[in-house]
Amino acid sequence: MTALKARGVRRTFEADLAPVRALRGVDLGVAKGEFVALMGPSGCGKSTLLNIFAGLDQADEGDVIVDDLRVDGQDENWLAKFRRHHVGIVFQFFNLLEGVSTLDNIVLPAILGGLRRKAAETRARDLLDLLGLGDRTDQVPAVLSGGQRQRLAIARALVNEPAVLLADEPTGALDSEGGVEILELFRRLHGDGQTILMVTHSADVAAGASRIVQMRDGRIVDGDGTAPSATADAQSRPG
Ligand SMILES: Nc1ncnc2c1ncn2[C@@H]1O[C@H](COP(=O)(O)OP(=O)(O)OP(=O)(O)O)[C@@H](O)[C@H]1O
Repeated sequence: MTALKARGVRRTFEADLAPVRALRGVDLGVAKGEFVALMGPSGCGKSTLLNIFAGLDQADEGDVIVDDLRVDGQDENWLAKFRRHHVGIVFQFFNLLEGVSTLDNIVLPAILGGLRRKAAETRARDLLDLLGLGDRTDQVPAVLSGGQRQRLAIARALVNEPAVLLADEPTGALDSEGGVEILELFRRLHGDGQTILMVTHSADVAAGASRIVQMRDGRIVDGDGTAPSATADAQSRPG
């Protein structure tokens, strides 16, 4: 089964001097349960591709399928619902809610995802325990270390049980010890069946994935595992 599929995906950004062709026909498939590292030189289009899979940006051309849903060509309402239920997104700089407790950083997206407060709190506490933050529930993110902040961001991304975890340089802002910790966590999640697509510049971090895909100049140049047609059974309703 295919968790992620891109076929002929193109994305051009308007810029002052000349348009930037960030994606020039990307074909990529990621099977359910895979842990894929996406590598390539700065500016080759890795984040753009991840953002398109996340429903944060839209392809100009091509098919984008996530969790058997057709993501390309959808409107913002659809995409907001899609992001809440089908993907978990982790960024280099965490993007946490700084003014609320670690617990509420997870409870709030769980409530947005449809859980009642009590069930959301139970789920949040379970996740914080699983990720080694069980004794930090009442603290605000500011007092946590970088590695702990990233683990909190991962807990938040997982709270609505997304089909795919999408991570853009999740170890990029951490020291090497923090990076190893996050990679170990991803390997554990992968062992439990979580599908993961992770952008990284670090060969050491990428080596922990089950497959490495290389991009260059807006195209996949190595490691493409384009899976056979997920398009055929793709539906168009999230939720
Ligand atoms: N919103 C935008 N507006 C204009 N240009 C953009 C935008 N987003 C990305 N680009 C350009 O598209 C190209 C691909 O960017 P992208 O961030 O996807 O690359 P990347 O491989 O993730 O790079 P890095 O490893 O440095 O993060 C770059 O030339 C970038 O400047």
